[in-house]
Amino acid sequence: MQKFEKSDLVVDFVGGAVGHRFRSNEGRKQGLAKAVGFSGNTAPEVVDATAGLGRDAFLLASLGANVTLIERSETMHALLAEGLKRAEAEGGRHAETVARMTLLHGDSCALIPQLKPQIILIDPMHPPRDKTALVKKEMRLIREIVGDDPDSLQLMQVALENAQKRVVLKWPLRADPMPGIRKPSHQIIGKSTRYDVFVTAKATGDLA
Ligand SMILES: C[S@@+](CC[C@H](N)C(=O)[O-])C[C@H]1O[C@@H](n2cnc3c(N)ncnc32)[C@H](O)[C@@H]1O
Repeated sequence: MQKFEKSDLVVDFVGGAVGHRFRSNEGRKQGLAKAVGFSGNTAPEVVDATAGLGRDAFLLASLGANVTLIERSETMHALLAEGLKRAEAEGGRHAETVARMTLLHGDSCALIPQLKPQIILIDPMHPPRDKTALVKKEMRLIREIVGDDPDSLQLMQVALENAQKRVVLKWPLRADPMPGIRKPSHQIIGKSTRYDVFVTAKATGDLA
């Protein structure tokens, strides 16, 4: 197997795909934003329990959400911290976005019960598709670092017990539902990804 070089993987919130999305102001119409639920001028409080490269978290923070990112891999956490520093140094809207992001190092299963979040986003390493499917180099590199997230069912269970409003599970469009958990309240369907939304609050009037 190809050996991972740290320099192969960069968290870049300024250039690349994230920077493009940021500049193009695609905003709240995106599937992720709909799944998390923005309403009026209230900023959702989100815990991104599987921070990874921080792309989802950065998008949500750029739309006004306050996002706590949790990452357990030391390598990924270090890459994220560097990426956030660079975005902060960029100033302007980038720095404003970073100011709404808090990065934690640790296991979300242990941290979520202490944080009692409103909304939890979970995007575990997805089961590999068939062998011929082209998997992006970036995803292969992340898998080399973090492995397969075999405990994602446990993470979902902890999230469902502790989220005050909703849990959003990002999942491959055509994959079977994650076994062992209840049916989602609804789904937001994207091009290659879907968001399974589990509403946990009794009073849901304040979220879209
Ligand atoms: C597919 S990546 C997430 C990508 C991310 N949504 C993004 O936008 O870049 C999954 C990440 O979640 C992390 N992770 C998985 N389970 C975790 C847990 N229980 N606690 C903290 N981090 C976890 C993995 O180490 C990996 O970096």
